[in-house]
Formats: sequence, structure tokens, C-alpha cells
Amino acid sequence: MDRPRLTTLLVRSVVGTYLLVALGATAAADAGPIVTAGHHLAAVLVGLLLVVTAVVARRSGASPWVARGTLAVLLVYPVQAGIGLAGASGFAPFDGRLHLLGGVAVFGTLLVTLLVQLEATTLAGIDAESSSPVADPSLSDVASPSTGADPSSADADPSSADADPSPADVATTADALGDRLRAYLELTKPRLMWLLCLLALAGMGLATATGAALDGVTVVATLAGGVLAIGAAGTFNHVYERDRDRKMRRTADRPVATDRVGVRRAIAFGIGLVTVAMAIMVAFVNVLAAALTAAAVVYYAYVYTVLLKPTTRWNTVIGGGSGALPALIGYAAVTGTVELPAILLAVVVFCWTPAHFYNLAIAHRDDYARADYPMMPVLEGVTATRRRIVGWLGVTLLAAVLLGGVTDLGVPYALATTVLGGVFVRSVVRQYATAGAHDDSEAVRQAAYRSFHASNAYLGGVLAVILLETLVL
Ligand code: HEM
Ligand SMILES: CC(C)=CCC/C(C)=C/CC/C(C)=C/COP(=O)(O)OP(=O)(O)O
Repeated sequence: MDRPRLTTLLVRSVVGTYLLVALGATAAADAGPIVTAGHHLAAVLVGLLLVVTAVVARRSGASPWVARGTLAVLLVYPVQAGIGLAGASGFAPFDGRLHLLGGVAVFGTLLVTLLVQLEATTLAGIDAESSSPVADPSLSDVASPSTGADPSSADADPSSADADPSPADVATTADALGDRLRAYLELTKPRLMWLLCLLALAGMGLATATGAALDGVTVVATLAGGVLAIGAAGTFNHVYERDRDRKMRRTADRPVATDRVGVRRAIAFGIGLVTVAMAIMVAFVNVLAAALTAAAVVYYAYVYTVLLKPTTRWNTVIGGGSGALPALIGYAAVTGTVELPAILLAVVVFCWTPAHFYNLAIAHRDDYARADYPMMPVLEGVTATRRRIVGWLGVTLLAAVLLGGVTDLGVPYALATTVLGGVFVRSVVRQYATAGAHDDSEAVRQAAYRSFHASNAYLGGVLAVILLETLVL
């Protein structure tokens, strides 16, 4: 029978259970009668959904593990509901933590069951060959970028070679200046900045719960220092990766890879940016925030770019820590210290990063193979990478619940992580609809890109709501 229907039911069960867990943990502390009644009603509806899902799983001839998973959940669910009721009536052994643990267990089991269902239905219709890892990562080079120049000659900066424009040619000079400014701007990886700034701001928002005041100078200086530091780290990354960037379609036209900016100039630019960043952080913020910012630059530009990215398939998992640091930087900027809420926010971003990046790694799998990067889909194939996306997404959602549980974040936060988490989960599930398409096909690429955008929407939306709750509401 109808397998897509079972998949839909499982997705709804996962999201419904997550809503219960998120609302329960996040709003537990200050749950008014409306939230409590909503929690009870949702618990009944999700219970019914689980019954339907288990029945459909049994009747649809799904994989035995899907039937077992849905049945196990169905058996545990009344116990979990009982613990909740007992806890609510003050029966001591059944406190909120056990109820939370039960919710996590139900959510985790359902997510694994969904994954089994997705893989079972996908593998049924897939050409085994299309899911295999790339056989030979050292494929031929991408067509040379426009200049095609040897990287070793990059020090002779072509942008400085012809510094004598004709006075009549003002428009051309302006164009050249514009091009050069654009090239330097591109070195700073500006497209990443909005989310990293939002993360630092959310860290600052959480810090206000300590009673610390948020002043304009701290906010502006932290963001300015952070933006310059990210720019420096991005610039060093461009310099170090210029050879491999030339081999990848996505990166072949980068400023250093194409010699639009010479290596020496780029390094000097990076050093200038990081120096100004540090000066701003030390002068207008505090030493801890400055030290964390310096650590983030070293983490991304050296630990990730040089040590991890070219050598291990765990590169993005371990390297993701650099992108999580702005949470600590923002918090430290306001309080002068780092505490649990900031650490948990960083943990959310750390877990989110593989779920974010693996989509791009799938979309650009052939590119990464060409440049000989040991990215997960290159080494283990698309199916195994999607499995990891589902896993990291699940852990991210649970980390978000934990963050909600230890802070004053309330219903808007719980709803944001549920709704945007649901959109993210759905986008990943839709990647499985490309079963049968080749791993490097346009359909696989586009589906992966949709999840990439959903990942950014998830984190952006959740961070925005944290800001709203901590600074406005
Ligand atoms: C190891 C960690 C990470 C890796 C390898 C990674 C990789 C990438 C890559 C390759 C792109 C370019 C996408 C393209 O060419 O279209 C990108 C874009 C982006 N990343 Fe990440 N990323 C990581 C962590 C983060 C973190 C921690 C954040 C923010 C908290 C972040 C936010 C963004 C944003 C906002 C974009 C731009 C999206 C757009 O252009 O619409 N990334 N990432
Ligand atoms: C100071 C501070 C807060 C620094 C944060 C560092 C930072 C930008 C972290 C995010 C990690 C990231 C975007 C990696 C890009 O991957 P990639 O370099 O592999 O992407 P590429 O293939 O586009 O080069």
C-alpha cells in the first residue's frame, strides 16, 4: 500500500512529538493554563496520530523495523503520558526530567523509524550504482578560470601592474576600482555574515537574563569586530585554498584563485582586518570577547582550513566549532564571562553545522571530488550523507529544546524551533524523492539546495525569535 502516505504520517508524528517536547521543556517553567491545556490537547492528537501511523505501518507492508518502531512508540507513549500526569499532580519520583527523557526517547525512536522508512523506500527504487561514492576523486581539472595563471606567480599582483590609466578613460578607471573593491569584499565572505552576526546578537540577548545591561557601544563594537574578524578569517581561507579553488566550479572565480588579488596583498589585507578587529574588541568590548574572536579566526583559518578540511571526513563536524563561537563572543561581550545558556546556544549551532553543510557537500559532490577534498558524500556517497543530515538535524532539535529548558525562552521560541524544524525535516525528506536519479544529477543538487536554504531559515528564524524574546518581549 501507500508508502508515501506512511512517510507523511511519520514526518507528522516526528514534528508533533517534537512540538510536545519543545512546548513541555521550554514553557514548563512559566506554563500558564492555556499552554498546559494546549500541551494536553496536542498530546491527545499526537497519540491518535501515532495509532494511525502504527496501523498504516503494519498494513502497508513496510520494513519490519518501521512496524516495530511505530509499535514501540505506541507502547511507550501511554507510559510517557502517565509520567506527565503524575508529575503534574506532584507525585515526586516522576519529575519533569523523566518526562523530558521520555519525550526525547519517543522523538528519537520516531526519527530513526522515519529514516529507516526513507531508506527502505528509496533503496527499493534506486540504481545501486547511483548511490556509490565517487570512485576517482582526482578527476580532470575544471576549465581554467579566466586568467588561468600559475598560483606561484600570484605575488606579482596584476591589479597593481598597470597603475597608469589614461585621463580620458575615467569610466574605465572607476570600473577597475569598483572591480577591485568588489574583489576585496568577496575575500571577506560577506554572505555568511548576517547569520554569524545574528548568532552573536542572540548570545547578547541571552546574556541580558543575568541582569547585565546591553549598551549600544558593546553591540556595535562586537558586531564590527566580529565582521572584520570573519573577513580576515575568510581572506586567509581564500589564500590557502587558491589552488583547490581553481579546480572547483563553485570557487574557480574567487579573487585569489583568479589572481585578481595577489597572495601578498590578500595576506596583508587579512592581517589588517584582524588587527583592527582585535583593537576594537579590546578597546570597546573586553579581553575575553577579544580572545574568543581571535580563537575563532585561528580555528577557522588554521584548524579547519589547513588541518581538517583537506585531511579528514570529520572536517566539517569538528570545524563547525569555529562558526559556533560567535554565541560565546556575544555573551562574553555583555557579561565578561561564558555560562550555560551561551554554551548551549553554541552547541545548537555546532550540531546544526553538519546538517547545514552536508547539503552543499551533496550538491557540489563532483566539485569536492575534483579538488580532492575528503567530504562525506565523496567518500561515503549521498545516501550515507543524508543519513547524517537526519541525525544531526535530530540532535540540533534536541539541543534547541535543552537551550529552551535552561533559559527563560517561552512559547514563541518553542513554536519557532518546531515550525522551522518541521520545514527543515520536510525538505530533507523530499531529498529522498529523487530516488533513482544519479548522485550528481540536477534533481539531487536542487533538492539538496532546498535543504541548505531550509537550514539557514531554521537557524536564522530561531535566532531572531531568541532576540525578540530576550530584548523586546
Ligand atoms: C564547517 C562549517 C561550515 C561549512 C563547511 C560551511 C560551508 C558553507 C559554504 C560552502 C557556503 C557557500 C554556499 C554557496 O556557494 O552557495 C556556505 C554558505 C553559508 N553559510 Fe555555511 N558553512 C559552515 C558553517 C556555517 C555557520 C556556523 C554559519 C552561521 C552560523 C553559516 C552560515 C552560512 C550562510 C548564511 C551562508 C550563505 C547562504 C546564502 O548565500 O544564501 N555556515 N556555507
Ligand atoms: C571570527 C569568526 C566568528 C569566525 C567564524 C569563522 C567562520 C566564517 C565560520 C563558518 C564556517 C564556514 C562558513 C565555513 C565555510 O566553509 P569553507 O571555507 O569550506 O567554504 P568554501 O568552500 O566556500 O571555501
